[in-house]
Amino acid sequence: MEQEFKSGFVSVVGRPNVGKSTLINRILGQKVTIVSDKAQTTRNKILCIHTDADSQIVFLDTPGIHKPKHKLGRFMDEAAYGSLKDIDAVLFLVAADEKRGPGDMFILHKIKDIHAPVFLVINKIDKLDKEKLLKIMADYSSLCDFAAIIPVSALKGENVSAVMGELKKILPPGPKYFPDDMITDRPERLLVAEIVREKLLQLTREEVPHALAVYTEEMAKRENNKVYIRVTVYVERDSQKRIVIGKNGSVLKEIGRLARTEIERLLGSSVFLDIWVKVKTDWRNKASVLSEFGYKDE
Ligand SMILES: Nc1nc2c(ncn2[C@@H]2O[C@H](COP(=O)(O)OP(=O)(O)OP(=O)(O)O)[C@@H](O)[C@H]2O)c(=O)[nH]1
Repeated sequence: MEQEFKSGFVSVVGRPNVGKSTLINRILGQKVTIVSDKAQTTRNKILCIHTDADSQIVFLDTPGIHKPKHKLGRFMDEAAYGSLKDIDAVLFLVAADEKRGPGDMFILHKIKDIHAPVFLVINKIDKLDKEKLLKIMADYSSLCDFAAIIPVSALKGENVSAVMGELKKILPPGPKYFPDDMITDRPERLLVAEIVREKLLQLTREEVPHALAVYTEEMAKRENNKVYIRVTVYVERDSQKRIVIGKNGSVLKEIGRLARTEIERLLGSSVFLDIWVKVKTDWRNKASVLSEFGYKDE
């Protein structure tokens, strides 16, 4: 009998510098640095999506779980705590070479009452010997009833598969929320479209009105760690299309070159950027539909 597909949302929490990004990159098996929203939001943000034959795990960053520095921070923090309610598991990361501090205790306090299983991931075990590690494990297990304690070295890739193994054990049966090859979420798609739009306006100057729409239609992981991105530029008239494409495609080529460089910096991986220009007089209608999903072009 075929195994039931499992899926779920996993929140990754921990003090700064414990190695969250390194672990996420290791799990994905490639370098995908997800855009960090500089403005602190109260909602969960997708760090990465890991899909294989029988499961899909969406790893989330939960802003504000760390110790608030001011009043507004406290408010944000409460909202973030609320957003932890719907998740399926928590990965609480600590660094083996750092003493347990108030920051860790603060997080522990926050996650204690969560109904989902909490896994303690002790990272950077390459930095210390086994005896010290056992002490850390004993210390933490006296504080909280963890579903499991998993020592790893995210940097070296040691035991990272155990994290996946533990998560798969507790994942509920569920749908594939995102397409197989999707590695990022909407905000990145929006940023990519914005970058293309910006270069386009820069190079065509006043010749093409601002009434154009740019959508990221596809963003997918391909061989050689390349990210394939297909963007469509909708213009309203043939004459505008000709301007955007330029003589022998020269303008579009330059737009692509400039945008690609910037997108590669954004994603931290090399990118194949495919830009299509289409004339669509009713793109405004499409825009209103898409905006419901957050695919706004401004
Ligand atoms: N020795 C060792 N170093 C590690 C390991 N994992 C991460 N590091 C290092 O620790 C530092 C912080 O790692 P990040 O992955 O950026 O940490 P982070 O938790 O995402 O940090 P913030 O973005 O500040 O929250 C980097 O210099 C990593 O190379 C590990 O397993 N062993």
